[in-house]
Amino acid sequence: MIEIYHISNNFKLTNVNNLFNVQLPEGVAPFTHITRNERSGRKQIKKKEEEDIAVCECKFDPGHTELACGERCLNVLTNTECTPGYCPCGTFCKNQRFQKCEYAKTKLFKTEGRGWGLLADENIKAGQFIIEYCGEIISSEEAKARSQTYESQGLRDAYIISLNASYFIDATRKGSLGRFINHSCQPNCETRKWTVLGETRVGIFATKDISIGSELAYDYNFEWYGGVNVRCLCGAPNCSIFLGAKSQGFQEHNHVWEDGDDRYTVDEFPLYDSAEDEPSDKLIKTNFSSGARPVTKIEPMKESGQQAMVVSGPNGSGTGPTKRAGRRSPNRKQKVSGRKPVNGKRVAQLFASKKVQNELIKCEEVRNEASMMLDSVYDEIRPAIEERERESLDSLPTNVAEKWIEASCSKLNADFNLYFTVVKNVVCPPTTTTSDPDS
Ligand SMILES: C[S@@+](CC[C@H](N)C(=O)[O-])C[C@H]1O[C@@H](n2cnc3c(N)ncnc32)[C@H](O)[C@@H]1O
Repeated sequence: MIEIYHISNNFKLTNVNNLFNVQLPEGVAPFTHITRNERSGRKQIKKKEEEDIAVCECKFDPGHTELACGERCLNVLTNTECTPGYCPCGTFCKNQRFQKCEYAKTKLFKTEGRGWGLLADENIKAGQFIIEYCGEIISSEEAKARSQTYESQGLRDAYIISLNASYFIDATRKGSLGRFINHSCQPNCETRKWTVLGETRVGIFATKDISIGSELAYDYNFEWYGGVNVRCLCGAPNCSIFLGAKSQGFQEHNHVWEDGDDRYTVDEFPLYDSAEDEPSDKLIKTNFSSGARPVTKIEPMKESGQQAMVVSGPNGSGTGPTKRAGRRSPNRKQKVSGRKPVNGKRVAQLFASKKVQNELIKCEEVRNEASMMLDSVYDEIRPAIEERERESLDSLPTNVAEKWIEASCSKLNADFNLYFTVVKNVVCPPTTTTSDPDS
């Protein structure tokens, strides 16, 4: 059940010098409300040269002002806002939503167990821009330092998101109401990066029609590099249990602890190696060093080339102090694929034909070589991967990625050849002739 705070004047927003004066419900931790990112310790972005300004090719039709810079506008198609003074549609241009703070009507409310959240205070259409995620733009070093500070201050909610490989947006002390949107495994919004007057900004957009009164939520898509997990309380049937459960780092551990805080308490989870496995009665007591934390990223999204945002903060996710934090168990049972690899030599024995046996043994050898090659490439690129994780870089260097792809493809190819040879010889066994010495 959610309790909605009714505020006098229905959570009034007044626009003063392009800054909204936000009246917050009682109990919300104070922060400075901003509607434009602020840069601390970072050079101001140079004003765009005239020739760099993206001017769309929209033909303004005074009879149809509502069509000015609509979905077919070249700038809209490339997630770029039109620049005032340069757009052919002039003041009718509809593609300046970040600049003009054309936010949907929203309202803060108190959730059960997830702190504050944001509600739609009007019906919102699929694709509609809801709000910008504003905050202070900081470097990754600053983000790390701040998240440690917030952790030591015992802040439980995380508001730092990654903007790109080098910069983060910290909405902890300064931010827009976008900072109150919670995570859901069944979201109705998503984050998208837009270029606004030459700068990258992050907006939250509806992915479906949202009716008035519904909570707004997007998938944080945490990149989890260790640290304390926060139990996800989104309540979706497909809930991945923890914020960040989708990330690779998360898969390696299962427990979170924080005395007296339901979000950091998780029932003991038995671990299974595969669907057929017996439930393990050994529950892994995994602890984490308080220094380890997930790193946040904005990742490219599937179809739209949009970005998915992930949030980090104290202990990676706005968790409280890690009183019972410890170390990751090296002996834990890893979740592995339920399918066992085919043992080529053993399968070869099942065939009467010597020729088939040789063929399978050859395939097995090629596969073993490909496996060894993949392992050695992994050892080689491991430092680069670890550095990427540490520095929260968006991508691996191309030469490293190419090596890895090549070795992976060779391994897949070798696997395929082995399986194919088995199937081929089962379906079409070779015809045996007495003159064939290999049969
Ligand atoms: C960006 S803040 C969202 C606003 C926050 N609820 C507040 O009160 O300020 C992110 C934090 O909210 C909490 N949170 C968000 N979604 C959650 C969820 N599905 N389950 C549990 N906690 C959640 C976590 O503490 C997370 O670090």
